Amino acid sequence: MDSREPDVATTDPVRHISPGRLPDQSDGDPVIETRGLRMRYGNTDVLHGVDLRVHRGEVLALLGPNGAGKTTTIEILEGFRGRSAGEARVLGTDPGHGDEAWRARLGIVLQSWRDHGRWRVRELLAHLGRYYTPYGTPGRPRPYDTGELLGLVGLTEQAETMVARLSGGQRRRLDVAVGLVGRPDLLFLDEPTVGFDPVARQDFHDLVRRLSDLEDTTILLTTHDLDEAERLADRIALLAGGRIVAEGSAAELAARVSAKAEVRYSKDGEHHAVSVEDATGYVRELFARHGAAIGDLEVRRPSLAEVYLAMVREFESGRPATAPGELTGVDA
Ligand SMILES: Nc1ncnc2c1ncn2[C@@H]1O[C@H](COP(=O)(O)OP(=O)(O)OP(=O)(O)O)[C@@H](O)[C@H]1O
Repeated sequence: MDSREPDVATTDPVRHISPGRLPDQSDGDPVIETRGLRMRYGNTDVLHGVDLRVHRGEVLALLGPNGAGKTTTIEILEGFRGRSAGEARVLGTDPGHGDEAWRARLGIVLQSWRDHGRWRVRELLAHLGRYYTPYGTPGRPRPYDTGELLGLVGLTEQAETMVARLSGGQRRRLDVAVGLVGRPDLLFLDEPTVGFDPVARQDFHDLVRRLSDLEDTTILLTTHDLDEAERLADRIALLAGGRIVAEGSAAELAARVSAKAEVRYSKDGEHHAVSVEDATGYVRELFARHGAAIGDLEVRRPSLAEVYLAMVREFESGRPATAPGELTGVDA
Protein backbone atom coordinates (compact mmCIF):
# COMPACT_ATOMS: atom_id res chain seq x y z
CA MET A 1 0.00 0.00 0.00
CA ASP A 2 1.19 3.48 -0.84
CA SER A 3 2.57 5.09 2.30
CA ARG A 4 0.64 8.25 1.37
CA GLU A 5 -2.71 6.46 1.56
CA PRO A 6 -5.05 7.73 4.28
CA ASP A 7 -6.13 5.73 7.29
CA VAL A 8 -9.68 4.66 6.45
CA ALA A 9 -11.87 2.71 8.85
CA THR A 10 -13.39 0.17 6.46
CA THR A 11 -16.51 -0.50 8.56
CA ASP A 12 -17.33 3.18 8.95
CA PRO A 13 -19.32 4.88 6.16
CA VAL A 14 -17.75 8.20 7.12
CA ARG A 15 -14.21 8.37 5.82
CA HIS A 16 -11.66 9.32 8.42
CA ILE A 17 -8.84 11.37 7.06
CA SER A 18 -5.75 11.79 9.15
CA PRO A 19 -4.36 15.32 9.16
CA GLY A 20 -2.32 16.15 6.08
CA ARG A 21 -3.46 13.02 4.20
CA LEU A 22 -5.93 13.03 1.34
CA PRO A 23 -8.24 10.22 0.21
CA ASP A 24 -8.52 8.60 -3.22
CA GLN A 25 -11.17 10.21 -5.37
CA SER A 26 -14.76 9.09 -5.61
CA ASP A 27 -17.72 10.88 -7.18
CA GLY A 28 -18.32 14.18 -5.44
CA ASP A 29 -14.77 14.45 -4.17
CA PRO A 30 -12.83 17.52 -5.24
CA VAL A 31 -11.07 17.26 -8.59
CA ILE A 32 -8.17 19.15 -7.02
CA GLU A 33 -7.35 19.05 -3.34
CA THR A 34 -4.19 20.20 -1.61
CA ARG A 35 -3.31 20.41 2.05
CA GLY A 36 -0.32 22.24 3.41
CA LEU A 37 1.34 22.40 -0.01
CA ARG A 38 4.84 23.82 0.33
CA MET A 39 7.50 24.71 -2.18
CA ARG A 40 11.03 25.84 -1.57
CA TYR A 41 13.44 26.92 -4.31
CA GLY A 42 16.95 26.79 -2.84
CA ASN A 43 16.67 28.71 0.43
CA THR A 44 13.50 30.55 -0.56
CA ASP A 45 10.08 29.36 0.53
CA VAL A 46 7.53 30.26 -2.11
CA LEU A 47 4.51 28.24 -0.95
CA HIS A 48 4.03 28.07 2.82
CA GLY A 49 1.06 25.74 3.05
CA VAL A 50 -1.52 26.07 0.29
CA ASP A 51 -4.94 24.51 0.96
CA LEU A 52 -7.05 24.37 -2.14
CA ARG A 53 -10.18 22.51 -3.28
CA VAL A 54 -11.74 22.63 -6.72
CA HIS A 55 -14.89 20.68 -7.51
CA ARG A 56 -16.06 19.07 -10.73
CA GLY A 57 -17.29 21.58 -13.32
CA GLU A 58 -16.08 24.49 -11.24
CA VAL A 59 -14.03 27.40 -12.61
CA LEU A 60 -11.51 28.61 -10.03
CA ALA A 61 -9.41 31.71 -10.66
CA LEU A 62 -6.14 31.78 -8.77
CA LEU A 63 -5.12 35.41 -8.33
CA GLY A 64 -2.07 36.94 -6.73
CA PRO A 65 0.77 39.40 -7.25
CA ASN A 66 3.71 38.65 -9.52
CA GLY A 67 5.89 35.99 -7.96
CA ALA A 68 3.18 34.83 -5.52
CA GLY A 69 3.59 31.24 -6.68
CA LYS A 70 0.59 30.72 -8.99
CA THR A 71 2.55 29.08 -11.79
CA THR A 72 4.48 27.01 -9.25
CA THR A 73 1.19 25.76 -7.76
CA ILE A 74 -0.20 24.90 -11.18
CA GLU A 75 2.99 23.13 -12.23
CA ILE A 76 2.89 20.99 -9.08
CA LEU A 77 -0.74 20.08 -9.79
CA GLU A 78 0.11 19.24 -13.40
CA GLY A 79 2.83 16.88 -12.20
CA PHE A 80 5.57 18.96 -13.85
CA ARG A 81 7.17 20.02 -10.61
CA GLY A 82 7.80 18.09 -7.39
CA ARG A 83 6.53 19.72 -4.20
CA SER A 84 8.70 20.20 -1.12
CA ALA A 85 5.99 19.09 1.32
CA GLY A 86 2.25 18.74 1.79
CA GLU A 87 -0.42 16.63 0.15
CA ALA A 88 -2.01 16.92 -3.28
CA ARG A 89 -4.64 14.94 -5.18
CA VAL A 90 -5.60 15.73 -8.74
CA LEU A 91 -8.37 13.58 -10.26
CA GLY A 92 -7.81 11.24 -7.34
CA THR A 93 -4.10 10.77 -7.98
CA ASP A 94 -0.98 12.22 -6.43
CA PRO A 95 0.27 14.41 -9.32
CA GLY A 96 3.83 13.29 -8.55
CA HIS A 97 2.80 9.75 -9.55
CA GLY A 98 0.35 10.35 -12.41
CA ASP A 99 0.52 7.85 -15.30
CA GLU A 100 -0.29 8.36 -19.00
CA ALA A 101 -4.01 7.67 -18.53
CA TRP A 102 -4.12 10.30 -15.78
CA ARG A 103 -2.18 12.78 -17.89
CA ALA A 104 -4.57 12.24 -20.81
CA ARG A 105 -7.39 13.63 -18.64
CA LEU A 106 -5.56 16.94 -18.15
CA GLY A 107 -5.46 19.86 -20.55
CA ILE A 108 -2.74 22.43 -20.15
CA VAL A 109 -2.40 25.88 -21.66
CA LEU A 110 1.00 27.22 -20.71
CA GLN A 111 2.01 30.88 -20.71
CA SER A 112 3.69 30.37 -24.11
CA TRP A 113 5.43 27.88 -26.34
CA ARG A 114 7.49 28.46 -29.43
CA ASP A 115 7.89 25.35 -31.56
CA HIS A 116 5.83 23.48 -34.18
CA GLY A 117 6.22 26.53 -36.50
CA ARG A 118 6.27 24.49 -39.72
CA TRP A 119 3.12 22.53 -39.02
CA ARG A 120 -0.22 23.57 -40.41
CA VAL A 121 -2.84 24.27 -37.78
CA ARG A 122 -5.25 21.43 -38.66
CA GLU A 123 -2.39 18.97 -39.15
CA LEU A 124 -0.86 19.79 -35.75
CA LEU A 125 -4.15 19.38 -33.86
CA ALA A 126 -4.98 16.11 -35.66
CA HIS A 127 -1.48 14.81 -34.88
CA LEU A 128 -1.60 15.73 -31.19
CA GLY A 129 -5.15 14.42 -30.93
CA ARG A 130 -4.10 10.90 -31.95
CA TYR A 131 -2.24 10.49 -28.64
CA TYR A 132 -5.56 10.71 -26.82
CA THR A 133 -7.51 8.15 -28.88
CA PRO A 134 -6.80 5.19 -26.51
CA TYR A 135 -8.09 7.20 -23.56
CA GLY A 136 -11.55 8.02 -24.93
CA THR A 137 -14.65 6.70 -23.19
CA PRO A 138 -18.23 6.46 -24.52
CA GLY A 139 -19.18 9.46 -22.36
CA ARG A 140 -16.08 11.41 -23.26
CA PRO A 141 -14.76 10.59 -26.74
CA ARG A 142 -11.14 11.61 -27.22
CA PRO A 143 -9.75 13.52 -29.03
CA TYR A 144 -12.01 16.36 -30.15
CA ASP A 145 -12.96 16.24 -33.81
CA THR A 146 -10.40 18.60 -35.37
CA GLY A 147 -12.97 20.61 -37.34
CA GLU A 148 -15.14 21.08 -34.25
CA LEU A 149 -12.13 22.15 -32.20
CA LEU A 150 -11.03 24.66 -34.84
CA GLY A 151 -14.54 26.12 -34.74
CA LEU A 152 -14.57 26.26 -30.94
CA VAL A 153 -11.39 28.33 -30.77
CA GLY A 154 -12.15 30.41 -33.87
CA LEU A 155 -9.37 29.12 -36.11
CA THR A 156 -11.43 27.56 -38.92
CA GLU A 157 -10.14 30.07 -41.45
CA GLN A 158 -6.53 29.42 -40.39
CA ALA A 159 -6.86 25.61 -40.58
CA GLU A 160 -4.33 25.32 -43.42
CA THR A 161 -2.03 28.14 -42.24
CA MET A 162 1.47 27.35 -41.02
CA VAL A 163 1.78 27.92 -37.27
CA ALA A 164 4.73 30.30 -37.79
CA ARG A 165 2.46 32.58 -39.88
CA LEU A 166 -0.24 33.00 -37.24
CA SER A 167 -0.65 36.33 -35.46
CA GLY A 168 0.09 36.47 -31.71
CA GLY A 169 -3.59 36.21 -30.80
CA GLN A 170 -4.22 33.39 -33.29
CA ARG A 171 -1.27 31.56 -31.82
CA ARG A 172 -2.73 31.91 -28.36
CA ARG A 173 -6.00 30.45 -29.70
CA LEU A 174 -3.96 27.54 -30.98
CA ASP A 175 -2.41 27.15 -27.50
CA VAL A 176 -5.94 26.85 -26.16
CA ALA A 177 -6.84 24.30 -28.85
CA VAL A 178 -3.75 22.25 -27.95
CA GLY A 179 -4.85 22.29 -24.32
CA LEU A 180 -8.34 21.17 -25.29
CA VAL A 181 -7.58 18.60 -27.96
CA GLY A 182 -7.84 15.61 -25.59
CA ARG A 183 -11.23 16.80 -24.26
CA PRO A 184 -9.80 17.16 -20.74
CA ASP A 185 -11.69 16.60 -17.50
CA LEU A 186 -9.47 19.23 -15.92
CA LEU A 187 -8.07 22.22 -17.75
CA PHE A 188 -5.23 24.43 -16.49
CA LEU A 189 -5.10 27.88 -18.04
CA ASP A 190 -2.08 29.99 -17.10
CA GLU A 191 -2.85 33.58 -18.15
CA PRO A 192 -4.81 32.36 -21.17
CA THR A 193 -5.91 35.62 -22.78
CA VAL A 194 -2.67 37.60 -22.83
CA GLY A 195 -2.48 39.08 -26.34
CA PHE A 196 -6.14 38.52 -27.19
CA ASP A 197 -8.09 41.34 -28.81
CA PRO A 198 -11.47 42.19 -27.17
CA VAL A 199 -13.44 39.97 -29.56
CA ALA A 200 -11.10 37.01 -29.06
CA ARG A 201 -11.28 37.57 -25.31
CA GLN A 202 -15.09 37.54 -25.37
CA ASP A 203 -15.10 34.40 -27.55
CA PHE A 204 -12.68 32.76 -25.15
CA HIS A 205 -14.84 33.64 -22.15
CA ASP A 206 -17.85 32.09 -23.89
CA LEU A 207 -15.77 28.98 -24.57
CA VAL A 208 -14.69 28.62 -20.94
CA ARG A 209 -18.28 28.96 -19.72
CA ARG A 210 -19.45 26.41 -22.30
CA LEU A 211 -16.74 23.91 -21.28
CA SER A 212 -17.69 24.28 -17.65
CA ASP A 213 -21.48 24.29 -18.11
CA LEU A 214 -21.91 21.76 -20.94
CA GLU A 215 -18.89 19.48 -20.66
CA ASP A 216 -18.48 19.62 -16.88
CA THR A 217 -14.83 20.51 -17.38
CA THR A 218 -13.10 21.67 -14.22
CA ILE A 219 -10.96 24.72 -14.88
CA LEU A 220 -8.17 26.28 -12.87
CA LEU A 221 -7.03 29.55 -14.32
CA THR A 222 -4.56 32.24 -13.39
CA THR A 223 -4.99 35.75 -14.65
CA HIS A 224 -4.04 39.31 -13.82
CA ASP A 225 -7.20 40.49 -15.60
CA LEU A 226 -9.60 40.94 -12.70
CA ASP A 227 -12.52 41.64 -14.97
CA GLU A 228 -11.87 38.26 -16.59
CA ALA A 229 -11.69 36.55 -13.19
CA GLU A 230 -14.97 38.15 -12.13
CA ARG A 231 -16.74 37.08 -15.31
CA LEU A 232 -15.42 33.55 -15.52
CA ALA A 233 -14.80 32.24 -12.06
CA ASP A 234 -17.32 30.50 -9.85
CA ARG A 235 -14.79 31.00 -7.10
CA ILE A 236 -11.70 33.12 -6.67
CA ALA A 237 -8.70 32.26 -4.50
CA LEU A 238 -6.13 34.89 -3.63
CA LEU A 239 -2.58 33.62 -3.17
CA ALA A 240 -0.28 35.93 -1.22
CA GLY A 241 2.68 35.27 1.01
CA GLY A 242 2.65 31.63 -0.01
CA ARG A 243 -0.88 30.95 1.29
CA ILE A 244 -4.46 31.30 0.15
CA VAL A 245 -5.44 34.43 2.08
CA ALA A 246 -8.99 34.80 0.75
CA GLU A 247 -11.42 32.62 -1.13
CA GLY A 248 -14.99 32.95 -2.36
CA SER A 249 -17.18 34.28 -5.16
CA ALA A 250 -16.47 37.84 -6.30
CA ALA A 251 -19.54 39.00 -4.33
CA GLU A 252 -18.41 37.17 -1.19
CA LEU A 253 -14.96 38.71 -1.39
CA ALA A 254 -16.49 42.15 -1.95
CA ALA A 255 -18.71 41.71 1.11
CA ARG A 256 -15.68 40.71 3.17
CA VAL A 257 -13.95 43.97 2.30
CA SER A 258 -17.03 46.17 2.52
CA ALA A 259 -20.67 45.48 3.28
CA LYS A 260 -21.47 48.87 1.76
CA ALA A 261 -22.53 49.99 -1.69
CA GLU A 262 -22.18 53.45 -3.11
CA VAL A 263 -25.38 55.19 -4.22
CA ARG A 264 -24.98 58.15 -6.58
CA TYR A 265 -27.78 60.39 -7.74
CA SER A 266 -28.59 63.96 -8.61
CA LYS A 267 -31.28 66.17 -7.06
CA ASP A 268 -32.06 69.75 -8.06
CA GLY A 269 -28.95 69.82 -10.28
CA GLU A 270 -26.64 68.73 -7.44
CA HIS A 271 -24.73 65.42 -7.45
CA HIS A 272 -24.68 63.25 -4.34
CA ALA A 273 -22.81 60.12 -3.37
CA VAL A 274 -23.40 58.12 -0.25
CA SER A 275 -22.01 54.85 1.07
CA VAL A 276 -24.73 52.66 2.61
CA GLU A 277 -25.21 49.08 3.75
CA ASP A 278 -28.80 48.66 2.52
CA ALA A 279 -28.71 50.21 -0.95
CA THR A 280 -32.18 48.96 -1.90
CA GLY A 281 -33.77 50.41 1.26
CA TYR A 282 -31.90 53.66 0.81
CA VAL A 283 -33.05 54.07 -2.80
CA ARG A 284 -36.65 53.20 -1.87
CA GLU A 285 -36.60 55.88 0.80
CA LEU A 286 -34.95 58.35 -1.55
CA PHE A 287 -37.75 58.00 -4.11
CA ALA A 288 -40.45 58.03 -1.44
CA ARG A 289 -39.13 61.37 -0.22
CA HIS A 290 -38.10 63.06 -3.43
CA GLY A 291 -39.79 61.14 -6.28
CA ALA A 292 -39.20 62.59 -9.74
CA ALA A 293 -36.62 65.07 -8.41
CA ILE A 294 -34.09 62.20 -8.33
CA GLY A 295 -32.00 61.60 -11.46
CA ASP A 296 -28.79 59.89 -12.65
CA LEU A 297 -29.22 57.03 -10.15
CA GLU A 298 -26.33 54.59 -9.91
CA VAL A 299 -25.66 51.85 -7.35
CA ARG A 300 -22.12 50.61 -7.30
CA ARG A 301 -20.50 47.82 -5.31
CA PRO A 302 -16.71 47.48 -5.07
CA SER A 303 -15.26 45.95 -8.23
CA LEU A 304 -13.08 42.90 -7.94
CA ALA A 305 -10.11 45.16 -8.78
CA GLU A 306 -10.84 47.30 -5.72
CA VAL A 307 -11.41 44.25 -3.55
CA TYR A 308 -8.20 42.67 -4.80
CA LEU A 309 -6.14 45.80 -4.09
CA ALA A 310 -7.67 46.15 -0.63
CA MET A 311 -6.92 42.52 0.17
CA VAL A 312 -3.36 42.62 -1.11
CA ARG A 313 -2.79 45.82 0.94
CA GLU A 314 -4.39 44.13 3.93
CA PHE A 315 -2.04 41.21 3.56
CA GLU A 316 1.02 43.42 3.06
CA SER A 317 0.25 45.68 6.03
CA GLY A 318 -1.04 42.90 8.28
CA ARG A 319 -4.12 45.09 8.99
CA PRO A 320 -7.74 44.29 8.03
CA ALA A 321 -8.98 45.83 4.79
CA THR A 322 -11.41 48.72 4.96
CA ALA A 323 -13.97 49.65 2.38
CA PRO A 324 -12.18 50.69 -0.80
CA GLY A 325 -12.92 54.28 -1.78
CA GLU A 326 -15.54 54.60 0.97
CA LEU A 327 -17.24 57.96 0.86
CA THR A 328 -18.60 60.14 3.58
CA GLY A 329 -22.38 59.95 3.51
CA VAL A 330 -24.24 62.88 1.94
CA ASP A 331 -27.75 63.02 3.28
CA ALA A 332 -30.71 63.45 1.01
N1 LIG B 1 12.72 27.17 -11.13
C1 LIG B 1 12.81 28.11 -10.21
N2 LIG B 1 13.90 28.25 -9.44
C2 LIG B 1 13.98 29.20 -8.48
N3 LIG B 1 13.02 30.08 -8.22
C3 LIG B 1 11.89 30.00 -8.95
C4 LIG B 1 11.72 29.02 -9.98
N4 LIG B 1 10.49 29.18 -10.53
C5 LIG B 1 9.93 30.21 -9.88
N5 LIG B 1 10.76 30.71 -8.93
C6 LIG B 1 10.46 31.81 -8.00
O1 LIG B 1 9.31 31.46 -7.25
C7 LIG B 1 8.46 32.59 -7.07
C8 LIG B 1 7.07 32.27 -7.60
O2 LIG B 1 7.12 32.19 -9.02
P1 LIG B 1 5.83 31.84 -9.87
O3 LIG B 1 6.24 31.87 -11.32
O4 LIG B 1 5.21 30.59 -9.36
O5 LIG B 1 4.90 33.09 -9.51
P2 LIG B 1 3.56 33.60 -10.22
O6 LIG B 1 2.60 33.89 -9.12
O7 LIG B 1 3.12 32.65 -11.27
O8 LIG B 1 4.07 34.96 -10.86
P3 LIG B 1 3.58 35.81 -12.16
O9 LIG B 1 2.28 36.44 -11.78
O10 LIG B 1 4.67 36.81 -12.29
O11 LIG B 1 3.48 34.85 -13.32
C9 LIG B 1 9.15 33.77 -7.74
O12 LIG B 1 9.85 34.49 -6.78
C10 LIG B 1 10.09 33.09 -8.73
O13 LIG B 1 11.24 33.89 -8.92
